[in-house]
Amino acid sequence: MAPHSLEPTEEAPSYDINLPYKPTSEKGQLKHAGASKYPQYLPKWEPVFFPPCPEFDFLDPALRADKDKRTLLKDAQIKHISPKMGSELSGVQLSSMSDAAKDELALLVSERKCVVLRDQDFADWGPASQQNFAEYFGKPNYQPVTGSVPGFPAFHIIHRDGNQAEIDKFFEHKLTSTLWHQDVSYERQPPGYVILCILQAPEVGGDTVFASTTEAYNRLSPGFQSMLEDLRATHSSEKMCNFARANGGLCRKDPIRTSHPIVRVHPVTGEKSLFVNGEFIRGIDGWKDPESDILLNFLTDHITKGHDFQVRLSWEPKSVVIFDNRTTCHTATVDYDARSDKDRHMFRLAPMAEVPIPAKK
Ligand SMILES: O=C(O)CCC(=O)C(=O)O
Ligand SMILES: [Fe+2]
Repeated sequence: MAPHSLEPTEEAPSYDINLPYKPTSEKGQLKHAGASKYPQYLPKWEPVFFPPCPEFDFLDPALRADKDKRTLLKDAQIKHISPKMGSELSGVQLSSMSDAAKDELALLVSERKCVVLRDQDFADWGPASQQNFAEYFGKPNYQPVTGSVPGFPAFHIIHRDGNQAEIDKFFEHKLTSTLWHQDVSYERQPPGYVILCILQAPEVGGDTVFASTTEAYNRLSPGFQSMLEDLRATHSSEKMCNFARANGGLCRKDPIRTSHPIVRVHPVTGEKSLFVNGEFIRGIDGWKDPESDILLNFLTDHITKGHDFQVRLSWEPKSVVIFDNRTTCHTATVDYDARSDKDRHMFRLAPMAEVPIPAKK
């Protein structure tokens, strides 16, 4: 079936207001840069161009794990945050995890969709060790438009730097900052286990919300599920790249367009999940735009309104969240006052995983 056509766009971004795509304050100086606790992680845009990622072999580390997670649970305790998804893991440091424990952590993330670890020293390891940890879970992804750490292009920097004017401008046109998405879904092998690490957080606010797209799929009736299992959608980075280029930012990787199944199967749990999001999907393959829009809007609405299969995580200092990008959608919330002297600053490492497995071959 023909993929959806793409029109060049300079329209307002379907873009996360947390994500700078170029230095945001005058003369490239970040307003709070002097006050940053982690200046090495302030976003930088190296003019490095990335070639397309070739297909690679991926074996999910959770497939090697002991099903009872005996290594991980020797010291750690698990507390569930909500019945359908989300757990807090305490009593362990990521820094002291053996490979067996990492495999079991991957299994826990596969089962619980997102896992929060508090009081971690991870933020202070330095980029090389952090990058090395992430590579255990998949192949590094180089994000085309967002700022990074020089020499470490796998770092995707999320930084709100005190520029409240930019947020005010955003809200001139928008009702909410929420933008539900899966990370980098336009790649042929999109990220699986995604790591978010907080560096500086506002006193209150700036939570991240996650929804289980497994449970969203489970709630649908069998006939509807079966209809979805025949469908694929085209995901694309073109809109994001065009927006960055049209507005003085860089796009360091040629735009990518990929067709993925709407229902994907998890390689470890075998669960089926909806793989749709509001940021990168251009349309359902072979469907006309109004047909595609109505179905995608319905599915997005269903996922985002299902508070009975969501969790909202708050960012205490020293928190790390690892989530499964294959079975969740997530959104930042920009509800805090950026004028306060506390930046919201975090990094994401999004190692890439398998080609999405369709529910029907
Ligand atoms: O800022 C957040 O809470 C999440 C950011 C995010 O989803 C992203 O950068 O992909
Ligand atoms: Fe994200």
